Amino acid sequence: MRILTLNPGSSTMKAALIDEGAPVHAETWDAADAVADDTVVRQAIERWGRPDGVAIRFVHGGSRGGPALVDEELLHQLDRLGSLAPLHQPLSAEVARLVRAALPDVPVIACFDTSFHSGLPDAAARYALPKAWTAQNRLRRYGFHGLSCQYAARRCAELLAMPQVHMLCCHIGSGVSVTAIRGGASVDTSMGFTPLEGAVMATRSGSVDPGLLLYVLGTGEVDLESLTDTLYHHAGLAGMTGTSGDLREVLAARAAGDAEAAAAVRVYLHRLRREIGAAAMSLQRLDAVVFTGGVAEHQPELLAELAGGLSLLRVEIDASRLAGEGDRLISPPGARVAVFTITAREDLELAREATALLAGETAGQRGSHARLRR
Ligand SMILES: Nc1ncnc2c1ncn2[C@@H]1O[C@H](COP(=O)(O)OP(=O)(O)O)[C@@H](O)[C@H]1O
Ligand SMILES: CC(=O)OP(=O)(O)O
Ligand SMILES: [Mg+2]
Repeated sequence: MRILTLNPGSSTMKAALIDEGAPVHAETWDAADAVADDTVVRQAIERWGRPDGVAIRFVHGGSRGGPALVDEELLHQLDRLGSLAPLHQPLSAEVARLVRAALPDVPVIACFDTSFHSGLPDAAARYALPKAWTAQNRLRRYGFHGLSCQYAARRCAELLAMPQVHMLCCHIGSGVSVTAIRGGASVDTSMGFTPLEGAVMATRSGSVDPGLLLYVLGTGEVDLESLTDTLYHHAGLAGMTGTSGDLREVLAARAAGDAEAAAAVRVYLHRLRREIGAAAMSLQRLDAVVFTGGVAEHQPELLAELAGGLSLLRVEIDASRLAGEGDRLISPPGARVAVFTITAREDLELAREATALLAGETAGQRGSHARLRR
């Protein structure tokens, strides 16, 4: 089965063609360019041919525990979650509509970041808010980067040849999250109701004392719209440094002696270590730490800096192992905690979920036809 996968991230749009589980083509665009028109969809179809299905990453799926076939009704429901993930959800919905228009006979499957976390233990999923607010179980922690975590957990178990790994998945891209995973199940994660909670990100603030936000709103100098815009687009590394928030730019500024950039990296790493420490508390032991996502894959020297402050968890990195390509162990020989860098393969998870759903649909259709014939 040939599955075209589309992954609208906050800074990139990644497309890939996966044939029977094997990657055939892949390309990454700048997210901003991809929003403007149907370039990605058109080019992917023209160059790679008609797929049997198209799998699209939606970061927010609400309570859905798995993928779903896209129709207008589903898109309306997913549109309603748009304000909970403004950097991602509207783009995914737009891409889904473009695909449906370009390939009306091809099934489109929505795969959700939140599904991986849908079994979060109650204590990790709930906010301490009044019962009246939380009674419907909508105002809670959902968690994101689920497709990336799902792949990292699978790959880590494979690399360690160990089925019940207790691990942390640190996804460090434009969005940043830390997830505690026990035997393949998410047991705590740093992002919550929205992908704004937790660590400092490229343009997102991460967690801020809600009291500070109430205070700022109370001054009347900032309204809801501009506060939203600031927290999603103009905070994080971008806000602290005046750069785009791309770590390449921030690290270059630091190397050139920029004190603000140096301070911003200190905050970024400090807050990430805090999330790592917090997530570790949901595990009974720490077998492995996986670093994944654009920054983890391409900025290995930053991982060494990060791990320099993780000795309490016995997380160590062997600097001589940082150079190199592909999924690899980067902890020293004999280390108590296995540390890996693993390439984020949301494309493979998207294709896997879509193939399973389509195979189930086909089997289901055969079943219902057989029942009708009887
Ligand atoms: N080739 C590269 N070299 C260095 N850094 C990179 C490279 N590609 C990506 N990055 C880093 O990864 C970040 C984007 O991560 P990624 O996971 O691809 O983004 P998204 O959140 O859009 O999925 C960029 O901010 C940049 O710092
Ligand atoms: C959820 C999220 O922040 O995703 P990304 O890192 O791909 O922008
Ligand atoms: Mg991403």
